[in-house]
Amino acid sequence: MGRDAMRMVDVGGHALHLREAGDPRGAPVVFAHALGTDLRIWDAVLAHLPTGLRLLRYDLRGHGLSDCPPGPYGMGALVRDAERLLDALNVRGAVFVGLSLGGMVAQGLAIKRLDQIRALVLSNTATKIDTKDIWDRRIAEIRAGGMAAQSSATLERWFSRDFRAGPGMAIWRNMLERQTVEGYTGCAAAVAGTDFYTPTSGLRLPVLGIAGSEDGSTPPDLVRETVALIPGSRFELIRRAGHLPCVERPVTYAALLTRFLKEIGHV
Ligand SMILES: O=C(O)CC1=CCC(=O)O1
Repeated sequence: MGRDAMRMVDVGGHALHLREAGDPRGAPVVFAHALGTDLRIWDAVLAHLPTGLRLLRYDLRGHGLSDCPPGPYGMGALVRDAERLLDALNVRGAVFVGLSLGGMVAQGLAIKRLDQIRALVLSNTATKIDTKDIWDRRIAEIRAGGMAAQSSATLERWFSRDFRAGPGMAIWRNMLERQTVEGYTGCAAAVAGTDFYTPTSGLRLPVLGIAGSEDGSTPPDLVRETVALIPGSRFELIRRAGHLPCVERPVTYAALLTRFLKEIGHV
């Protein structure tokens, strides 16, 4: 992976935390994480990608080390953040890898700015995730009880039973519980208000879908149906993994991503 530089990038009144690795002149690959996580979910995947790529991962607003403007947010604001970030970095023709909420941002960006994006990886995501009622209840519980009120239930959706029994869990619980209530609920409101079914059905670009066999948030069939909306897309299932296969199965995840990058001539 080589160098790995970090910096804050202003996207119009607030700043996003960016880490840039690989070859600065290489073909760009951008990574956007899930709700309640941060850019660390990609670390182990990046270590297994080929050299020669420009690897950009960032914390979404209200997450990780990025600023947290007052919520709630709309999906349009999260897509605008990504758009301004890529403009600030002079990125064109990127492969955008988005997981869950990050996959919704990926769809929104491809709908709006095809000059910035040449292909998508839609990982553990959908055009619509859960109902507004489910999100309203989750948001209310977290506002009342803090991040810990939902963390055990969330970790069950994120990880397979075997992985949850292993030694790494404290790190991921810590990542989730340290997100701010404002940032998490702000982005949760964006997910609650999003249904990209119609615009995503109109997308025409190379797409790889990735699902985890034990995903409790976006089950394999939902991801399969989502990517099937886009002609020519391919779907891959990672076994013995939950909602964050990039954390549970980084070598497999990197291999699928590398194969896709080679197929489309990005590497
Ligand atoms: O918390 C979950 O259930 C998983 C999730 C939904 C949207 C997202 O980004 O993560």
